[in-house]
Amino acid sequence: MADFYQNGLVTTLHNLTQRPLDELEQELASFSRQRPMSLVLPSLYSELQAPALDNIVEELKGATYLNEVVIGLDRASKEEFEHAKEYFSRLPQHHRILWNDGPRLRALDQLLVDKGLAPEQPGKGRNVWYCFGYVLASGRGKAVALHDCDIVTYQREMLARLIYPVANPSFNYEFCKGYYSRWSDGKLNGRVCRLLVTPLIKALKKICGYDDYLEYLDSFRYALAGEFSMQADVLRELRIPSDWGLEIGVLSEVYRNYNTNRLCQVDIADVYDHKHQDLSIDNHDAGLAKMATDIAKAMMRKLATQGHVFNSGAFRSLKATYFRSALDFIENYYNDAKINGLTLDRHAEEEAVELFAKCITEAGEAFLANPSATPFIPSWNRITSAVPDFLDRLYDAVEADNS
Ligand SMILES: O=C(O)[C@H](O)COP(=O)(O)O
Repeated sequence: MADFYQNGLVTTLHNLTQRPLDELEQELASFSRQRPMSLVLPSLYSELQAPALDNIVEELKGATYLNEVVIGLDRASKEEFEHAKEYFSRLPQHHRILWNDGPRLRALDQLLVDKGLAPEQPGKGRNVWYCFGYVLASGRGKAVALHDCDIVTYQREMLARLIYPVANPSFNYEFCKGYYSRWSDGKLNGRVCRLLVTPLIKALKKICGYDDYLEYLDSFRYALAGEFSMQADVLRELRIPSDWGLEIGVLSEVYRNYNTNRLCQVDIADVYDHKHQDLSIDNHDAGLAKMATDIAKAMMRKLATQGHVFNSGAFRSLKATYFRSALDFIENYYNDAKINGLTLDRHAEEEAVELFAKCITEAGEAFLANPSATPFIPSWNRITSAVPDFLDRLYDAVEADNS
């Protein structure tokens, strides 16, 4: 059973009573008149082959309160896009697929490339960004949720709980982050969140002293959750990082744009599991090593904009402080796993911490070499200022592809 502790700068909405789904969905259906809802699903074509997405689509068939489902499809050929249209046709809601590699959307991307405004890297950030553009263009959703397509434990209650805080017209939240405990098959998961993000925030607090932004980040129970929801207007101002700093970057952006009493987090699931990536110990440009480096860079860049000064000495002590803190956390996680009858491989955990410590050093070196480098894709407000009819053109291109 969940506690009701409010432990940070943002409100936490717990799951105290395991309220029946049909009750929640009835409420959502009544909210939808004032706050029509859109769901964004960033997907790789390869995910259509996996059972996780098949289950997600089956579950979503029951989420009839949704006004729109927007699927961002990456790495798909023409035949694969045609297959995707058939695959998603079982959704009863109005839905559209963004064929990101198709000629129409590529031509639009080229227009932005020519103006120096296009996302610089392929990947989830770029995919999500174009989907957000489409949501703004279609105007079908006032409340928008987003979740990953590799969740193997998906139940549509997750979506209902995730979108509720921004769909309820009597709440005043602009943005809501999902949280859950990540464990499966008898073991604790969530290696980057547990072993990099939490101890790194603690270490940064020691190095930087009191900082409101670090307090804010520390308030989130699962800062790396790919599940969040927001008012559609938030999408206009949001700058999305195109690298693995996406989740932390979005948290930083809403912190910059809103007072913390307009932000919240919600318990969306008792159990959560997804596709796991390798640590990638030997190649730091891939897997969790790349994720860890991008996240550390995202935090450093944000703190620099808050006036904190980093030099190589500061990074050396950050690494040492992080390392000590992360080792202490392994002990905590081990005990937590034990009392819950789960296992925790201490060797694998320490190996991850050693790798993440190296990633912090590499992130620091990259930051010092180019402090002003930023992976942010421009906001949609900037795009529409540079190309006023861009959203209309995006809308028309997606309609033509889906017709
Ligand atoms: O959330 C995380 O920490 C990363 O996505 C890695 O998750 P995993 O350890 O469950 O694979």
